[in-house]
Amino acid sequence: MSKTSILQYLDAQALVDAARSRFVEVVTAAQAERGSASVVLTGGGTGIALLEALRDDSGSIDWGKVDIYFGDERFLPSGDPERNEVQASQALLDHVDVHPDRVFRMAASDGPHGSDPEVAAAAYAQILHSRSEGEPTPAFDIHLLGMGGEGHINSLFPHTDAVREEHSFVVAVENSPKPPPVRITLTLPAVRRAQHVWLLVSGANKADAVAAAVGGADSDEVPSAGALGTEATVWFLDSGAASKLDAV
Ligand SMILES: O=C1O[C@H](COP(=O)(O)O)[C@@H](O)[C@H](O)[C@H]1O
Repeated sequence: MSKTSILQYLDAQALVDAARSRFVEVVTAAQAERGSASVVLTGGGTGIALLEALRDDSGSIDWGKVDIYFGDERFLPSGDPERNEVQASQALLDHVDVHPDRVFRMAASDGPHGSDPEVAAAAYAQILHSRSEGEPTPAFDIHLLGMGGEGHINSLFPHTDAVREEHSFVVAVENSPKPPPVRITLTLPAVRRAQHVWLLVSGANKADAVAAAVGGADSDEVPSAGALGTEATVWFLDSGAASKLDAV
């Protein structure tokens, strides 16, 4: 049975430090057990801050034996600084010994699949499937998630087809309320394939959505409420993000 934990920290830096230390534990344990680990990275302020912390100290992680996926991507030309993979590369991937064949980036809008995000989403779904021995996606060790003030995770926004998706594991989003409008995203069924789902949330502007999600909101209303790991779901919160939890 999956367990949900809510961890509260004084500030964003303490939250990131704690997540960094747990990330090292989970990834090194997976590598000791199976020889490799798989993680899904997120964009956003706190998610990228965690990658920067890992650049400074990633303990005994063997980065060459980590499969790296992305939870969502802004469908922009390659190299665009708004792309999550560009930010992740600058924060971490360019600085550690990842194996280039084990970093699975979502396509860019000027990439091999052309400017059609549906085609690029289908191509990413195919990559996930091809790495999964007959399953639709790997059983990721960790899926990292940031959360927007209205409760979005990955590029799954409230009251959209993408957040209601029950069958596809990767979809295109063409009208994101947060710019840029065109994106590719893993869906809730894909998030729920992960063993550990970690939501990294900082700031009082996100407190209402945190309280609603933790209180059991409908995922159509608050997408983060639908993010559950098969083993564990952990909310890493700073004091601002946790400030409305007493009302739950
Ligand atoms: O647009 C996005 O936003 C969310 C949350 O970002 P944050 O800066 O408010 O933490 C992020 O998780 C997602 O990957 C990204 O594409």
